[in-house]
Amino acid sequence: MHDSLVLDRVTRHYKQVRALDALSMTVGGGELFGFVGGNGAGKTTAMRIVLGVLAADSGTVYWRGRPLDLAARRRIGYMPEERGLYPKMGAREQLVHFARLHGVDPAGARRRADHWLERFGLADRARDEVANLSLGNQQRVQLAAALVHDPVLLVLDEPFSGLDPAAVDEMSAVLRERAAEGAPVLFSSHHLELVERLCDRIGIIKEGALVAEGTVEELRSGGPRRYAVRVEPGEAQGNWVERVPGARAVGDDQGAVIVELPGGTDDQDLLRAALAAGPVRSFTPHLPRLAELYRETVEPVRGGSAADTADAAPAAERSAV
Ligand SMILES: Nc1ncnc2c1ncn2[C@@H]1O[C@H](COP(=O)(O)OP(=O)(O)OP(=O)(O)O)[C@@H](O)[C@H]1O
Repeated sequence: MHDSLVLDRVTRHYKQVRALDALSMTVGGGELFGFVGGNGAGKTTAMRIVLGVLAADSGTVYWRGRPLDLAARRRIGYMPEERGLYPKMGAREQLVHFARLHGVDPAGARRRADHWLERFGLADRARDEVANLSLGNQQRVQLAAALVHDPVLLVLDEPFSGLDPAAVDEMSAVLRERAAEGAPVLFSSHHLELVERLCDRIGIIKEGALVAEGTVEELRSGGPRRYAVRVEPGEAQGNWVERVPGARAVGDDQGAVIVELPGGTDDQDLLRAALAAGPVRSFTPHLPRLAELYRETVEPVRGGSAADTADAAPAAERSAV
């Protein structure tokens, strides 16, 4: 793909800790790529290496088929996890500064700063010091700073953390637009519901390597066959499943038991067992949500806590993890 960002077997250690373990992934031009993984999985390290603020021990990052060099890196729009605004500088002055840093001429820098302030509804806050803005508005300025030099590639470390629903929608729309214009957009997030809704493709990283990658549909339909079966009333939910050789109850969903079937098993056997247990209210194929896939793929999370896995909550209810 012409405008792809490619990480090819990128490895990075911090002393004894292997943060990236021959990580390979591709973000195509025009693609919104959601990078998910538990705390400490290696997302920030990978993004910093793309940006060139951190060196890889081995492996290469390619952009448009060539190793990413300094000139190309200046055309990346980056939102660092630790954020990077000057708290005492006015919002507009700051944006002009970042545009200039990336080589935009003074008039162009002012024009673009005004464009993004307008776009994010911050025109009347242009002179406010960033420290005096709300968290959501600071984040808008942060995104504007990543966009102000018209980047051809976006790398955003948890751009949605701490945003209210309106800001999430606004941020999503801007990322979609950039992708529609042809830029690869790579962003990390713990908001799985949002990632599932927004992304063209998703990569799940664990212990420094991708453990799953694909479109939402590919990931959801790639696992073993599952059915959601509601039998009622009658037996204790799910006990009847044991009568089908190899079948496993793996969860429940609004009163239905989720049953996983092994390769050779006929789904009619499952239906017959359900009918024998009581009236069957529903019997439908079940595709796991990203949150389920994530739990099955990633857990237990290395060095993480229970909070890492509460990701399925609506984005609006989650702040920075
Ligand atoms: N500066 C550093 N010094 C030592 N170890 C580090 C440093 N930065 C990261 N690590 C370690 O490298 C691993 C990967 O960390 P990284 O920050 O890339 O993960 P992450 O996926 O971005 O996590 P999070 O979701 O918490 O932001 C972790 O084990 C982390 O503790």
